[in-house]
Amino acid sequence: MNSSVSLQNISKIYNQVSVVNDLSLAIQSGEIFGLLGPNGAGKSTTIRMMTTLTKPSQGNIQIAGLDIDQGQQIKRKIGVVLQQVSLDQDLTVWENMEMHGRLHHLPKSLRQDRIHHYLDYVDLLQRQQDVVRQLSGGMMRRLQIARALLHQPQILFLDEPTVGLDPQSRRRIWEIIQELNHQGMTIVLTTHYMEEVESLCDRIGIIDKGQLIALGTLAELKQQHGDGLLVKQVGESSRPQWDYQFFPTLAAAQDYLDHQTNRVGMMVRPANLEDIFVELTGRNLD
Ligand SMILES: Nc1ncnc2c1ncn2[C@@H]1O[C@H](COP(=O)(O)OP(=O)(O)OP(=O)(O)O)[C@@H](O)[C@H]1O
Repeated sequence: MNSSVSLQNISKIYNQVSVVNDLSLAIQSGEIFGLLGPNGAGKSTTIRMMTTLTKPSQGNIQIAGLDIDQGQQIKRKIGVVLQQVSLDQDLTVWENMEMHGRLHHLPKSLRQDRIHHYLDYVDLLQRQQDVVRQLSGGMMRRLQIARALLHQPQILFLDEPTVGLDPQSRRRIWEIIQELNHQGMTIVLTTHYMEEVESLCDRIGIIDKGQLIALGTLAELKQQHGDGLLVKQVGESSRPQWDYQFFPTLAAAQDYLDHQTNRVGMMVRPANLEDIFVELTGRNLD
């Protein structure tokens, strides 16, 4: 498989602070890759560097076989959905699509066919004449996705695609991302929702304080840390705290528990990504 995105020793320094620190990563063509980390970890900065919006202070980036300084060619191959809604709120849904189509020099009839197709694809055809500020958050996010698809990019980058959305809108965005991926598009997304990466992503990079601290499939990450977890209550019952112990399998954790004479305040469950994150950083994702 070809590498769609390659970062080699990337750093970004703001005011003498390294917000992304020596990050190296290769994202393969056709995969859904998720960059998971808490607020402020450096996810948006990383995605902005991958999409030519922010220049790295150090390191090399290649996108679809192009060096990052070939900005114009890269922009034709990528679609970008940022966290902040970047639509013109005073224009209609259709007009926002038109503007993007013109920016990409799509001829009129092709542009109109594609606008129709992608608005239909994200269930917004009926809202084409609505002014954007009248749309719900989920609709705006779907419009951002439709707009990013208009020039038919190879790679779609989404920064926190479902942040602030209700569960139904979130599910619809996940379906769209999966469908696009089945059609062959490489997807790179950032999130701080572990369910999002668990449901969607083929591979996951965990980022904390600007550094990549884990990389692999969910199964690989679980294998490295253990699939089974023993949770033990420690401290006062009025102010409970929890101690977590990983085991290679759930059965091994259960076996350990079964052999304890005092099992009060202990339970066994499958480990999840959040547990792995806490194990790696000593903190929760939020
Ligand atoms: N333009 C900037 N100037 C100075 N500092 C910045 C700038 N952009 C980001 N930062 C800092 O870089 C760090 C990483 O921010 P970034 O937005 O990349 O994190 P994030 O993981 O995407 O978090 P969030 O999900 O909250 O956006 C933060 O401490 C932030 O304040």
